[in-house]
Amino acid sequence: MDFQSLEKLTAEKYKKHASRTFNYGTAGFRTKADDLETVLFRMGVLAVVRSKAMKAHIGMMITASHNPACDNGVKIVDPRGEMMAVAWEEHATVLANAEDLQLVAAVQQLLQQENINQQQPAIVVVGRDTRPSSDVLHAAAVAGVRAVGGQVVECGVVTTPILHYRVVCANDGGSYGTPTNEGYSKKLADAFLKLQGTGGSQSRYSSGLQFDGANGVGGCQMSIMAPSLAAALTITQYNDGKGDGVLNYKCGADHVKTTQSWPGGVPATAGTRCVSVDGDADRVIYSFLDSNGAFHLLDGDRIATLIAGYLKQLLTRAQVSLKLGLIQTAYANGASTQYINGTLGVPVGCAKTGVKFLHHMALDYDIGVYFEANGHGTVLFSDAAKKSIREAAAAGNSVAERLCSVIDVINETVGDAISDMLLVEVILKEQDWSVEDWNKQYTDLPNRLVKVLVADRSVISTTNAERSCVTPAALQPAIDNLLRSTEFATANARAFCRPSGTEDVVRVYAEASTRELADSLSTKVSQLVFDHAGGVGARPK
Ligand SMILES: CC(=O)N[C@H]1[C@@H](OP(=O)(O)O)O[C@H](CO)[C@@H](O)[C@@H]1O
Ligand SMILES: [Mg+2]
Repeated sequence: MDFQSLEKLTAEKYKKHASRTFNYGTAGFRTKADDLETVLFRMGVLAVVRSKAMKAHIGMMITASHNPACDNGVKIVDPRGEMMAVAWEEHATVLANAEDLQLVAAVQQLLQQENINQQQPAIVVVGRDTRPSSDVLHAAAVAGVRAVGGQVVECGVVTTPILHYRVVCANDGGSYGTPTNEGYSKKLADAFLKLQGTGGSQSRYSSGLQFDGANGVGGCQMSIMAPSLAAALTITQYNDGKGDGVLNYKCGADHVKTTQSWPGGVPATAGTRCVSVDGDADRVIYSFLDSNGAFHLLDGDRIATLIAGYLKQLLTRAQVSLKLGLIQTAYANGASTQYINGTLGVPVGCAKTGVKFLHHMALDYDIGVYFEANGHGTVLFSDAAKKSIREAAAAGNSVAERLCSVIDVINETVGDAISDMLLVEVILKEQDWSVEDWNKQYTDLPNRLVKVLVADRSVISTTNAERSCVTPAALQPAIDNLLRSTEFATANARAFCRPSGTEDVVRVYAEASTRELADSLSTKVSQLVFDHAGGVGARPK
C-alpha cells in the first residue's frame, strides 16, 4: 500500500478535529455533522483495510438515522450484511482519534496486527441518506477509500437496508438478488405482489394506508416503489422529504414511538393505518386513531408477534418441521412476550439492546424472528430451513411455495422498514384483519421509558440481558425491594435500568398494570438510579 496520498490529504484537507474524541458505538460514529468530515475520511481508509482483511466487499453507510437533521454518522457493514465485528470497533476508534502525524503509523500497525495482505484488492460499497451534510461527508469517505487505493461502488442516496442488501448481493455473486437499487425494489415488489395471489374478498382489511416518510430517504424510496405496489396497496405519502418538512422533526418512527403520538404532517384519519419509518428507513412503527380520536401504537413487539404467529401458522399448514423462535430485548412489552410465548407457543429469547445481539441470538433457530420494540427487526432463515422449504415447494406443497415468497419479501440482511411493512400488509390481508383487529390480539401493559442524567454512566453494569444491575451493588436490591412492595407486588410490574450505548444517559424502563403505576414505578426507579449512581441536576420527581 502507498500512503503518500493519505499523508497529503491528511495534511492539507482532512485535518483532525483537535478538541474531540470519537467513539465507535452501537450505531457507529454519530454526532454533529460539522465535526465528522475527517472521521469519514479515516473511515474510508478503515473500510479499505477491513475489505482487505475479509477479502470481500465492505459497506459504508452515511446516516444518523432518527437523530436530528444537523447530526450525521457512519456505520461499517461486514460482508454478510452484519454490523462490523465488535473487535474492529476498537480499530475504528483508534484510527478516528489518531493524531494527524500518527495516522499512517496507526494504519500500518493495524495491517500488521491483523496480518493483512496489502496486495489484496479492496472494494467499498457506499451509501448515504438525504441529510444536507451527507454529500460532503460522502466526498470525504470516498477520498479516504481512494487515498489508500480502494475502489468505490456508489449506491447514491439510499436507505440503510438497501446498502446492506447491496453488500450481501455483491459478495454472494448476486444469488441473494441483483446488486442494484432497482434490483432491491423489484425483488421486494415482485415477492409482495406474488403473495397477493388471487385472494378472496376482504371485509375487514383495507388496502389504504398513510405513509410517514420522516422527511427522509424512506420517503424517497417509497416514491420509487409505490407505483409498483399500487395493484395491492393504496399508499398516500406524507413527510416524503420533497416539501420543506425537516428530517425526523415531529414525525417518523422514533418520534411516534417515543412520544406515543400521531405524527405531524399526516392528516388525522380515524381507522386508517399509518406507517412511520425512521430517517434511514430501517425501523417501522404502525399507528392509528380510533373513532374516539384515541391514539394506538403498534410497535416492533406487535409486528414481531404478528410475523412469528403467521410463520408458525404457515409451518403447521405446510407440515414442515422447523424450529421457530422470537428474540426480543428487555424493552419488549411484557404483554407481547406473554402473548407470543403463552398464547401462540413460540419460544422467546431476550438479547441485550443492539441489533447485533438480537441478530446473533436469532441464528440459534431455523427461523429466527427478531425485533426491538422501537421497530427495528427482521427474520433470519437458516440455509437448511430454506432448503427444506424449497424442497417442499418443489414437491407441489402450495403453502411452502407461499413461504418461499415470504422469504423473498423479507430483507434478511438487516431490519428494513419497507420490507417489514410489506410483510405486515400481506399478513393483515391474509387474516382479513383491520388495524383494530390486529391491535386487539393483546393489550400492551402501560409503560414508561425515561432518561436519568448521571456523572458517569459506566458505574452501572448489568447482567441477565440487561435486566439486572450488578453495580452499583446496592441498586438492584433497592429496585427488587420496590417491586416487592405492596404497591407493585401484584401489578405485573417490571423495571430495569441500563446505561445507553448511544447517549450519555441511563435509561429506565418500567411497566405495570395501570398508567399511574407504570409512571410511579419509573419515577421511583429513576430516583434510585439518581441516588445510587451519581445523579446530576434535578432529582427525578
Ligand atoms: C431503548 C432504545 O430504543 N434503545 C436504542 C438505542 O440504544 P441505547 O443503547 O439504548 O441508546 O439506539 C440503538 C441504536 O439505534 C437501538 O438499537 C436501541 O434500541
Ligand atoms: Mg435507523
